[in-house]
Amino acid sequence: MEQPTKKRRYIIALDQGTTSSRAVVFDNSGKIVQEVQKEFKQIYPNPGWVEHDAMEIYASQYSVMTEAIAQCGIRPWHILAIGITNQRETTIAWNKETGKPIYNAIVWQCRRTSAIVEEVRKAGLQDYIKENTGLVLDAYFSATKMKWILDNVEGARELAESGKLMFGTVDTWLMWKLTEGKTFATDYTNASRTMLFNIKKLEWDKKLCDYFGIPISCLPEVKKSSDDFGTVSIFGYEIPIAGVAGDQQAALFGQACFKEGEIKNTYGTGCFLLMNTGSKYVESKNGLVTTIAASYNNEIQYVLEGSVFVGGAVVQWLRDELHLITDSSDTEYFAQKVKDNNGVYVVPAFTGLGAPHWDMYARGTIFGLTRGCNRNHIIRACLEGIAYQTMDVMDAMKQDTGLKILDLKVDGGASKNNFLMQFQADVCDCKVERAKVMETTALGVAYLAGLKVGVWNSIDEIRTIWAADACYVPKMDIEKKREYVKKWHKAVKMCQGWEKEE
Ligand SMILES: Nc1ncnc2c1ncn2[C@@H]1O[C@H](COP(=O)(O)OP(=O)(O)O)[C@@H](O)[C@H]1O
Ligand SMILES: O=P(O)(O)OC[C@H](O)CO
Repeated sequence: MEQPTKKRRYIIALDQGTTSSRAVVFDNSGKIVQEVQKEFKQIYPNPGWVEHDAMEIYASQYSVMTEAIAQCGIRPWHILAIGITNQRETTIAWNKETGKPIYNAIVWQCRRTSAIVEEVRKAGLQDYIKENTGLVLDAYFSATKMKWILDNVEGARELAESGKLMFGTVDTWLMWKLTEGKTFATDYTNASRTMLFNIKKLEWDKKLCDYFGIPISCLPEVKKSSDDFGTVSIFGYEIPIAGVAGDQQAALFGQACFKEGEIKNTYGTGCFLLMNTGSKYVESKNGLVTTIAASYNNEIQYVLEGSVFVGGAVVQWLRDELHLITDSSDTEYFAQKVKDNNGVYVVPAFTGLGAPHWDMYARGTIFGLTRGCNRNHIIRACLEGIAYQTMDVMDAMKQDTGLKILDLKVDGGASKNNFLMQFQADVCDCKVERAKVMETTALGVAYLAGLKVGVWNSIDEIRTIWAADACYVPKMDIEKKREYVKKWHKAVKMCQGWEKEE
């Protein structure tokens, strides 16, 4: 077998996102040499419910992985490691003996567990959860989804009690399948999104696991993000999984935000603003969550995060449900055909509002329609809605940290939209820099895997690879901005509590 030389060293990143599975092959300069992507089915069984078929997640991820390797013509032994990054919080339960999921994956956006959340609130656990998991009590995180499965899926509790049930986030499920049942593990970043992991003690929280009725034996081993997660047999070769991280923390790493105060926003299905706070555990007083950053050594770094549930998804809605556009990128053209939003505001709270409002009962709303409004105003207001939501979480972050934010690194599908990025710079009053490699999530986990197997030797080496592709500076008149923001806040206030029973 030819040995990989210094020149021929590759990492494959498996990026399992909310709407698609992707495999990206990177060379040792961080350049993409191959990328394959496959969309998969979104299942909406009831209003506010979102599911995925766990087998389809695996099958689509496996096929893009093998296609990417086959298409780029690289010898499998030149791929030194696999990195796995994933949509976080989404919960899968499977039978250890049959290897089959006992229910569809319950997706992070799913609101079915709102009633369980109310019970937890009544039980007075809200503060305990905040202090120990860093999270806000919400249906977003995995714990209430696991409880729902135990309470509603026939035979689930019996399986759990007999030690035959396995619970995992998507990384754990993929690793278990890819290693043919040898690895049952996760990493700190994913564990910290379950609402069951104590992020100060770095262990599953017994009190919370007991409360939700989840035996700790059903939960995976938790490791660093750059670690040894077993091997996968690909075309007859064993390739190690050496990096695992939730997609948002992976993107923070891919954006080279290694130092305290460095910050990025990813515009995918949702928008996720993350600030590295170093070894400092910052407890938010303004509706953000504290979570763990991707770890490449034994040092734990914390992150302050603002999660916005609907970002690029509002653009998909314009395309797939309203049929106002045929392609996501059309939004940039139509938004600029009008001089302003003509008083139209869209709050895309399709699955409630995440940070900093945390309202499970808010729903999407269009405000300010008049006879002169046309589709371009609605399209523009949707894009503006994405930017305003990010502005709100950024304001919360400024208040929590006391830091001025002058520079925001951005990535993700919707960051390609120049109108959106300029509007973001305007309402946040900061410089917005789009990364050259927009697959920052995949790149981040490739770095984590590559650091483990020696493709890269230090984060300083990685930092030199980062480059910007575009930069946007604020240019909106301050008075105008004030006026717009005031209206936006009025709209947010008015869409709240819509689904709450009187
Ligand atoms: N040019 C564009 N303008 C606005 N939104 C876009 C554009 N291109 C893609 N998007 C949106 O970006 C999202 C896809 O981004 P991606 O990073 O692949 O998301 P995910 O990882 O959540 O699946 C989709 O919601 C899509 O509507
Ligand atoms: O799959 P994405 O990129 O929409 O990210 C989803 C987040 O991880 C949810 O917390």
